[in-house]
Amino acid sequence: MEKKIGFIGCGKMAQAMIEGMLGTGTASRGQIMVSASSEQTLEFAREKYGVLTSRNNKEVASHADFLILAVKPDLHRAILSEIRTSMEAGTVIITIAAGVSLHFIEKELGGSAKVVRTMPNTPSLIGEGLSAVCRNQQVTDEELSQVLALYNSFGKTEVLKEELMDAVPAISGSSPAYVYMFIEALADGGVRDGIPRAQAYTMAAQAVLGAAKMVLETGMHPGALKDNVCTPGGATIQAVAALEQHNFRAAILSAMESCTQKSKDLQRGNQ
Ligand SMILES: NC(=O)C1=CN([C@@H]2O[C@H](COP(=O)(O)OP(=O)(O)OC[C@H]3O[C@@H](n4cnc5c(N)ncnc54)[C@H](OP(=O)(O)O)[C@@H]3O)[C@@H](O)[C@H]2O)C=CC1
Ligand SMILES: O=C(O)[C@@H]1CCC=N1
Repeated sequence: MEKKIGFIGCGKMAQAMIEGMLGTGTASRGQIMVSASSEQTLEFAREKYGVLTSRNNKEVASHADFLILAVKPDLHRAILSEIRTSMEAGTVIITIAAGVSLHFIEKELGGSAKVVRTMPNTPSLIGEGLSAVCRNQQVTDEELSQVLALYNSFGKTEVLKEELMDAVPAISGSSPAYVYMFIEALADGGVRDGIPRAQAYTMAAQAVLGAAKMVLETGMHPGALKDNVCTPGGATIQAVAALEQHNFRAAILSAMESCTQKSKDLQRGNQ
């Protein structure tokens, strides 16, 4: 892709995306310019990725054909006001923030702005991300395809209706955090039973990876895959019964409800 890509903000999520784009050769170092609030982050970006850097958000905005806002939701209003006169008319503005709507960005920039709302996740760092994407009416099919190509360089993409975007952190944007908690808990259980710590992490993580791949690659229902592990009268069904007793599924559903509610609350701060 020949287009220039700008990142305003170069924190954990932006770095994961940049690493994915460069790693797959979808973008080259010279195409990417980033800004951040500290010189320390910019120095890190230059040293680690060799990308162009600037302390000036306006310079990044004027550089970019695709401008990715990779800052916290509550900074969007100030940054959009800062850069609005520095962008070319055809620049596609992309947000990765929870709770920042297409309408909010249009309102801040004017109705003709081309806006894409996305919600990626940190496994993008190793090319295994999942990003949900929606666009406003000003974004052409070709521009959407280009955004999807960029995002596909660090994982998979799902195009959703905007009204579903507040539900995305709970299922894929934030969920790596609870999967890591699950892996940590599995490893702790292994250690309790005497398995060395390092091996316990490998075993737990590979079991989660393998189970996820089974869902994606066999197309079988997760319940049927679970049933296949449960030998009648065996050990697994005992674990399943204990998890049900401790409301395992209900705990996950409740966590997701809180996550979605918080995304909606963030949205209320950006209207
Ligand atoms: N982390 C995640 O798993 C995911 C995060 N997101 C979204 O990504 C966004 C960023 O999150 P995350 O990367 O975790 O956060 P970080 O805190 O890691 O990164 C935020 C970045 O914004 C920079 N920044 C702060 N103020 C300014 C400013 N005025 N101008 C330019 N840059 C500025 C910071 O600079 P400095 O480094 O110098 O402090 C930092 O590089 C959020 O909106 C979040 O909702 C979306 C999906 C997943
Ligand atoms: O915690 C957050 O708000 C962001 C959104 C998804 C992951 N991190």
